[in-house]
Amino acid sequence: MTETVESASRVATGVPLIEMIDVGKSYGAIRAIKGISLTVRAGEVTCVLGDNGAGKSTLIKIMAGLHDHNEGTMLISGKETTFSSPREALAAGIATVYQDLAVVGLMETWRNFFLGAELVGSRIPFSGLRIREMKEIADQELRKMGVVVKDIDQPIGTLSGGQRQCVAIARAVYFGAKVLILDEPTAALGVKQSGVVLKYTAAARDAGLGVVFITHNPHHAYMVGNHFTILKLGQTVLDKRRDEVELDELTRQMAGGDELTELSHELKALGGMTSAIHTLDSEIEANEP
Ligand SMILES: Nc1ncnc2c1ncn2[C@@H]1O[C@H](COP(=O)(O)OP(=O)(O)OP(=O)(O)O)[C@@H](O)[C@H]1O
Repeated sequence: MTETVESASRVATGVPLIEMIDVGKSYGAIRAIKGISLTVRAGEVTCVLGDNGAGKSTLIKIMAGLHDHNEGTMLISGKETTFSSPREALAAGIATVYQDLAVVGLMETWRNFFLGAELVGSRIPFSGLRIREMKEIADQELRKMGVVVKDIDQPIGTLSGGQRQCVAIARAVYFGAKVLILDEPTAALGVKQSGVVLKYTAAARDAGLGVVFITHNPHHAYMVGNHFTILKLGQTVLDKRRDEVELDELTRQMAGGDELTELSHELKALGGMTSAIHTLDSEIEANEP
């Protein structure tokens, strides 16, 4: 049975919406994640950091209903749940904004905002789509989130990557998401556009949603995060609340932490070897008749 995440407006900040307990997932013989525990709380941003292949996508696909887990437990508002489709996760209030947004580039911004959930019919029978109302709502909702598009009729493909992410976030908030999963929302963006997306991530958090923020970038995570989990080869290597961790430690762990120190020793040793070889070469050269 599917549990629905309680209405964000009724849930106090800090209340668990999703709890993953010792969750694991294998694709055939490949164990993608193992022993992952994390909690997504109302009004907080849970950051999941990790390099390529760390298991971030696998983790969010379980929460988003694309995959099921084969180890551990997932609780939705305290009830054990396995989603059998993305539709089920969405119905439970869990919305995912993927990096390669599913938008129709040539379609107007307002149409994309309502895509698949158009307002139809009205008091007048057979009047079709309620276009004016949809335009007004899309414009209002975007403004509420602080996104100002010049013209709501503008094709979404003409907006910047950052603005498109923001439209997707505003859309999820409007349609009542309680949990918002953001899959590397700043990965393809420059500094300014990333700043814009981070601002809307914070706005969604402040509106009471539980946000899961997937990223490679510890600086971006630290700007909005309340909790940080770093994954490496499918396992948790760091799991700390904001008051337990500094940006330096996040950056060091993401850069490879102890492994990097080891690599630097190896490179130094190699450097020593290289200069020994150079010395040897020069000596041979000098002794050649
Ligand atoms: N459908 C699949 N079939 C087989 N193996 C998979 C599948 N999806 C992911 N994997 C493997 O699971 C591991 C974790 O991959 P995952 O995509 O979850 O990591 P990620 O942290 O999201 O990486 P990236 O940042 O590159 O997307 C990797 O070893 C990957 O090759």
